[in-house]
Amino acid sequence: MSASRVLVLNSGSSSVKYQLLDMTDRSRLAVGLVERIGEETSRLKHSPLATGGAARETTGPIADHEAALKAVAGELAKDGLGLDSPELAAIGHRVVHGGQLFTEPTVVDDAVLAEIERLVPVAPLHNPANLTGLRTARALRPDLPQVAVFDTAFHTTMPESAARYAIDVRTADEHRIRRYGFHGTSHAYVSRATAALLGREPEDVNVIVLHLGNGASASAVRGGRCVDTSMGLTPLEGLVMGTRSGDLDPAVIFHLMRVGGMSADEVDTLLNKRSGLIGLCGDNDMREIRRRIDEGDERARLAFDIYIHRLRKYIGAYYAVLGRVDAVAFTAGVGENAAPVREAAVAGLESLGLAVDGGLNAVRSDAARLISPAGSAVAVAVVPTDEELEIADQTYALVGTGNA
Ligand SMILES: Nc1ncnc2c1ncn2[C@@H]1O[C@H](COP(=O)(O)OP(=O)(O)O)[C@@H](O)[C@H]1O
Ligand SMILES: CC(=O)OP(=O)(O)O
Ligand SMILES: [Mg+2]
Repeated sequence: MSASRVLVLNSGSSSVKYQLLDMTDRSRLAVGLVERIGEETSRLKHSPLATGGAARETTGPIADHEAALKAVAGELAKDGLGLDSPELAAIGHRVVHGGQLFTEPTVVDDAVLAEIERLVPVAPLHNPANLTGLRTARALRPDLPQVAVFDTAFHTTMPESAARYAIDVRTADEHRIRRYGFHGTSHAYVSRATAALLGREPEDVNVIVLHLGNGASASAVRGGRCVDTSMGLTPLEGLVMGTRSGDLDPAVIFHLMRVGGMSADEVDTLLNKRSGLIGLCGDNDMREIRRRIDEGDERARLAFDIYIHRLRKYIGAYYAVLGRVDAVAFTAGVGENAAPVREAAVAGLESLGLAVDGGLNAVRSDAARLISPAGSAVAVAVVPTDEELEIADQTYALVGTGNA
């Protein structure tokens, strides 16, 4: 019998999402989430889908990502799905920054770990967590292939005209400053799933993908290849996010340092953790912001309007980049759930062929679905992302046959 299971770890700055999949039929055996790592009130939620048992939830301090992963291993073991299982073929890891070197899923060795470590300064919220996940998993199962699937990989097809900043070329090259883009696993999965929803091949369609989670990014995908995306050297550029500013005049940073007396680290923290929706109105959760708007809260309203204004600018920009747009796809926590965001994002854009049907937009569903009126020139769709399934597929494609 060949090993056919893949464990996927999606380590974020303060959370770990995980799935154990049986790749013979791509079914999920267990899924779960560890949240608020490093706080007193960490929470682990584990659903043992294979056994059909009830979901288990535990709360209490989980100090770091290493402790989180060990807790996950413990939960899996309770269901007879422990990391020691001979049926495990590989562990697939989301790694956010892969720089220019990693354009494909990669089996992790010491050299790969060193390169991911070198990229920590350009993904300070993410790569350290990814590294801890990799190191802990390697220590638990040193014999198993650990595969890194990079957020940046899908964006390496961007032309130089989109990937380069207009700064001195030698300085940029010396410091490897360029636009890398992130959430690539999601943009790849969702652009393909959108083509499937339209009953067409990915090569034949142009899609604008709007990945709106806590982090958020847009991409322009032409015939299955990324030609532009809103995040840059780091996941700070582009859209307004939960806690990140997205685009701003870079001179704001000099001003804060020279006139405001802030250090580089303080500005970094301000723009990454105290900006975006939370900086504008004190909440980063779109559910809470909508609730406050319904109660007449002006700060929440303005935060929402700024978020939407930026989003519309990117839709317009990528319309121009692509020339012909077949679909606009909304995905991730906000994109999949927040009907008012989708409605406001395309309101008044009928002349571009973009519209949302109020009835279809209000439907709640986990399925990929069209929300544009029948006969629209451009399809508007809600397409749930599945970064974990995509990582599992890429991981198994790389190592699966080697375990036969
Ligand atoms: N029912 C909902 N309505 C509106 N927004 C939602 C809903 N559910 C989740 N969200 C939004 O989705 C965000 C999380 O998205 P997610 O894609 O899980 O983010 P991440 O992967 O970056 O943690 C939340 O912060 C919240 O703003
Ligand atoms: C790259 C990035 O922003 O990821 P996340 O949305 O998981 O924070
Ligand atoms: Mg995410």
